[in-house]
Amino acid sequence: MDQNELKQAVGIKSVDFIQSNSVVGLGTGSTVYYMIEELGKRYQAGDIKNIVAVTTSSRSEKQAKSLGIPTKDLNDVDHIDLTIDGADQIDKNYQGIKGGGAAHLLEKMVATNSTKNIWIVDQSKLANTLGSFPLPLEVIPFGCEKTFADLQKEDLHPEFRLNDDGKRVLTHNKNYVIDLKMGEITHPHLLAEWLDHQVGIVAHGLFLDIVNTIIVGYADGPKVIDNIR
Ligand SMILES: O=C(CO)[C@H](O)[C@H](O)COP(=O)(O)O
Repeated sequence: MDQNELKQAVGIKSVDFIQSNSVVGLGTGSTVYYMIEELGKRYQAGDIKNIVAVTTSSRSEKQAKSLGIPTKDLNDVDHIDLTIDGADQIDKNYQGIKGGGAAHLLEKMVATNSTKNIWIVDQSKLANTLGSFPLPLEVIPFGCEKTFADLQKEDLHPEFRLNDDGKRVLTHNKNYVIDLKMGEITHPHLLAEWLDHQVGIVAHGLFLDIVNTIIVGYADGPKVIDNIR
């Protein structure tokens, strides 16, 4: 099985957790793509009825709408029952890094407004400690060189994320992404607290104490790790 097949298997499996008559948060990324496709199939077949989706990117919104899945803005629902999203790295304590697709601000807002969160990943995303995957930040363009310099002073090895044309990546909210290539993150809570207090940083990709269930793709099939918190 190649990596895409593992992603597809966990994406399909995760739809078993979506119940009729619920509000579902839809994450972003190549693994989530397979989950939305499967949800679309089961919704169209009538196996899952009366759901509303809250999406975390225009990509996921477009895909959900193309499959006939009704969507609402986060402002227009009073809660989300379950959000299913991908992740870039998950450590042994089930803390995660997200934002490889630059959608972590919306993903964090949707995740923190959800009763339950499921992450779907292939086995390559599991690690003992976070940090070998660069940590994404969403920063506002105003004063971003100052923000960048502060990150350098802290020895966090920041790099602006660039598109193929060499221009800075823009998020949904027209902010920039800075990736921290700092290596091992030994104290994720301390780092998250420091980042939370930097004025120009709108969101960082540390998703701590958020996930309830993880579905991991292995060659012999998806494994569900439940009741994490
Ligand atoms: O956080 C994310 C986007 O901001 C994605 O969930 C994460 O990058 C995983 O993506 P993929 O499933 O394509 O590997």
